[in-house]
Amino acid sequence: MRTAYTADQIRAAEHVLMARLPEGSLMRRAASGLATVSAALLPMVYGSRVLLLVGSGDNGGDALYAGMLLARRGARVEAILAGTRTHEAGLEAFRLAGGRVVGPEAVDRADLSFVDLVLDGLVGIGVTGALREPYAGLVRAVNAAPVPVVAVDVPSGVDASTGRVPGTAIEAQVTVTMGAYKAGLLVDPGAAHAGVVELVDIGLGPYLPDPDVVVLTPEDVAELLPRPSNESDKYRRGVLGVAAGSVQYTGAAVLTVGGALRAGAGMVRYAGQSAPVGQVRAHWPEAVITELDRPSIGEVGRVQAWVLGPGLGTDDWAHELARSVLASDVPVLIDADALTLVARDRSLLRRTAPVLITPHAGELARLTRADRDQIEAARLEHAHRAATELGVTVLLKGSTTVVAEQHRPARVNRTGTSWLATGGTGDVLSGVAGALLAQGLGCYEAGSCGAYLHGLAGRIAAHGAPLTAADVVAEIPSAIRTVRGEPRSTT
Ligand SMILES: NC(=O)C1=CN([C@@H]2O[C@H](COP(=O)(O)OP(=O)(O)OC[C@H]3O[C@@H](n4cnc5c(N)ncnc54)[C@H](OP(=O)(O)O)[C@@H]3O)[C@@H](O)[C@H]2O)[C@@H](O)CC1
Ligand SMILES: [K+]
Repeated sequence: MRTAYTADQIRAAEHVLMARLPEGSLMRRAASGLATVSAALLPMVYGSRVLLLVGSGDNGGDALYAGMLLARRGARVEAILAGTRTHEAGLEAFRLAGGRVVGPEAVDRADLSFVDLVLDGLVGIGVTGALREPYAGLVRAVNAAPVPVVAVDVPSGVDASTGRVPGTAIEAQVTVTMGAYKAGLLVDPGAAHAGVVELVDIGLGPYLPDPDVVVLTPEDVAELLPRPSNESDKYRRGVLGVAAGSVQYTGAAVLTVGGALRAGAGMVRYAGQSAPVGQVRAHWPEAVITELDRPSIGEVGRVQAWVLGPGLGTDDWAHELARSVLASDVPVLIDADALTLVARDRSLLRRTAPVLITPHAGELARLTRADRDQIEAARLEHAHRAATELGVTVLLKGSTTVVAEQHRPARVNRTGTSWLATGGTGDVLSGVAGALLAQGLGCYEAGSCGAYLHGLAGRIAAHGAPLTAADVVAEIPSAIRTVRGEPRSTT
């Protein structure tokens, strides 16, 4: 499990560790790791040109000490001192090693074309609000130039705790982060600025609290996924009810049922009107179908969980069917049109059994009356707030999917690919996560493992080219085999 922390959590841990060590030793450890990663990005350190952007805090100190180490190995290192003050000991060490201080004009396009690497040490976990001048101007110039950038600890301008980018921010190829991952490096928009994140161990581990954010590894997912035992039959493996699709949107029903079957539900009971029933029957003869003549699940039979909403419509029939599903005593995954219904009628959420909602930012905006852009800008915060306010588990879809539940670290999923941004893939995700709920996983586990498998299936299906939602359904078993470390071709 990859764990990540807020700036305050990191500071508190650093404080304890620093008190036990000689002054400056943490920064030297940080700088040594930074110099090692930077050196590896250069074809040859000796004779290469490195430019440091140095701010007024310890982030600039890290950059100066790393610059010193690179200068000692023969690099030509120059520093722009952009802050109101500069880390004095770092600057002295840098100068003694042969480092040169240059003016801000060194980021002119012509000058940057001679630079092999930029180290961004303007600001780290100490940033507040949007990047101010002259930092912002330097960052714009560097971003516009075709020069690789290593961000020190955090790309300058990214909020380390939340991933917010309130103004300009460095676009790094690599971020060398000190002591522990920062939450804002793992969730967009911050994650998109960080590039590859390399962690430098400075001995902070024993002093860190419970994490703010967690990213599951394949091993974590493999351990959490249910595996049928010798005694399993279709009922014991978990029966999922699917209330999805309508006359207008028959495909949503097909894709949701497909996602659920491929993700290992013992049985899928599909309940809907005649048009989607015909389509589900044609695509998935495995599904057990109830054609509804009224909006009630009374005749459907026992299930262990429900998926409610994809393509369901938002008319009175859909509303009544949603009421009927939510009146059951099993976990319900609420997606798509059912989220619109719940936004209109919050009383639908009054139930004691667990609820997992799977909105994208626009759907969450309708549900919580927040602004969509604000949600996109602060995904962790809004997912957590919605989970607390609504008393549900929230899976907020997006390039970095966030699964939030009260009193638990947010789980961020990064397996997805932008090729997944196509119609119907959300229906597949609902089916996958619903199948995991039916197999006994809690909402938090089903949401995070479902997002992981769905993202990975998307990646396998895309393989660098466009995909359809049906392709994602087909690759779910490959994704499961991949996390289990089994070859894709065996069963
Ligand atoms: N502690 C340790 O042991 C270790 C710490 N480590 C390193 O230290 C870093 C934290 O250092 P830090 O606390 O000095 O803060 P830091 O990020 O350099 O910036 C603070 C300064 O930035 C400025 N500023 C703020 N907002 C701004 C804005 N919007 N726009 C423009 N400027 C803005 C503001 O400056 P001012 O405006 O006051 O001149 C403020 O004083 C951490 O990220 C890691 O790299 C590692 O070496 C490991 C050991
Ligand atoms: K930085």
